Amino acid sequence: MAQTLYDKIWSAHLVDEEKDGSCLLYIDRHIIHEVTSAQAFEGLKQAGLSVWRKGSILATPDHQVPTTGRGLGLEGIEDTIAREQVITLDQNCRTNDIRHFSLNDHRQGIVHVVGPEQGATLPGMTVVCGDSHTSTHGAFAALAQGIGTTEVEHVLATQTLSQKKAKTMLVQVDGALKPGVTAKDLALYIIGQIGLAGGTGYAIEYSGSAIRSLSMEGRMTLCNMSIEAGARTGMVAFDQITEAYLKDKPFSPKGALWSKAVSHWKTLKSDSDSQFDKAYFIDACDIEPHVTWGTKPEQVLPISGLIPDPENETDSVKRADYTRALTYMGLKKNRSLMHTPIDRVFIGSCTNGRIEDIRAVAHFVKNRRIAPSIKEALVVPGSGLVKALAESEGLDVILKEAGFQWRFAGCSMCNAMNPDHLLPEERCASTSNRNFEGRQGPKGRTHLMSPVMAAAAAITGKITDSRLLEERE
Ligand SMILES: CC(C)[C@H](C(=O)O)[C@@H](O)C(=O)O
Ligand code: SF4
Repeated sequence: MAQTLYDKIWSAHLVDEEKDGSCLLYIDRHIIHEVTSAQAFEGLKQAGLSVWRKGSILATPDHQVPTTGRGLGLEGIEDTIAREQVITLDQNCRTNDIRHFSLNDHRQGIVHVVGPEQGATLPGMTVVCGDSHTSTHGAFAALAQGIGTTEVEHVLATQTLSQKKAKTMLVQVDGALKPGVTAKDLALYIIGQIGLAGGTGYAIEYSGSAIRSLSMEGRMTLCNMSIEAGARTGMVAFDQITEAYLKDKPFSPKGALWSKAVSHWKTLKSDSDSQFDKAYFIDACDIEPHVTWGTKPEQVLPISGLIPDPENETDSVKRADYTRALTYMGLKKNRSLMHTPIDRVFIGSCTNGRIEDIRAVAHFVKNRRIAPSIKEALVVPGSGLVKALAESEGLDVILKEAGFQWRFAGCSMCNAMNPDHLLPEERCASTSNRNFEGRQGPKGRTHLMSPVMAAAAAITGKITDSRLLEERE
């Protein structure tokens, strides 16, 4: 029978299946960070159990680390709880002999940037992490899922995950993205189409010519945001772009093993006649730069669009939701988002903190200055390696000359679990993935957008269509 990519990876990892559909899935790669692992290790200890397969685990602190003052080491983490969590991760890794890129390791960074850049995420793998954006790793034709702390403990102890099989959804995007339109715009557009809950219970596979022409960074951005459409995971079939990215990565197989792996990886695509439970077909040329106006990623607009009028919504829950979002965001219905003044700019996160994102921003802001009205504009590389590569290309200099702050790797202002945050009612142009109330700081207002759109907001001090500034040479 024809199988989807999801079916293939699922059946290759199935350990057990009960009559009610409950399954036990073998896990190949387990990535951990400081926030969701401490209790899991504690639970393991209480139960007198040990870590089952240490070599499958990779750890790094990301959420609570400061993006400045790294010279101070752990002492530089001012918040005591945050410091405690990072120290606990350190200790748990040492006690259990787990590979750990600690605070001052040059490879430290956001779990979803570090895993792929190390080649720790490989095609065909089942990958888990106690973090919702684990779907990012699906860009490598892997089955990558975010799990809760109890499941982290279960995986540590048994190397398996208990769950039922998801339904499959195909999102096929054909054609070419227009200049100035990026994978982030595609992700926001898709979420706008599917809705926040549209993907609930599904594993999404992205396919089509527009997806095939995306870089691995772009595919990761897209898979990263699958969770914001409610999906359990997002994935892209293996191809030459995946192969080229993984070649010679530290954890990638080498020599004869590499060739063997590549010939297996080539089978990691959906069979041509496979059936999906649901399918969306999208034309890439229809997509414009997108910006969120509300407090959910699905509350998004093409830059030429108008903020919706809640009164036009027939669904009363949606009507109330829209009204609340407009009040929270300090916006008016039926207006354009263009020219909305911005206070802070955040470029980074596991969605858009990769080298390609930083290159795009540096290219855009070269020989320009951020608007004087901008209080702070941060560029936070997703990992120490991204930071070093960007510096070797001189991108940090360009960014600093333009008035940006160049920081150390971490989640930073994406969810404000560290010193980087918005003040109440401050408005932020952000390349992250969630615009929930208070996400970037209490009462903070987040507009999600692509790195070039955030760069354009920094330069003009307002939400702007980056394409209007692009033609300058
Ligand atoms: C802290 C962590 C559990 C959380 C998540 O799982 O998503 C965070 O990464 C986020 O993006 O809000
Ligand atoms: S960068 Fe943001 S979304 Fe990604 S793992 Fe960190 S907090 Fe979560």
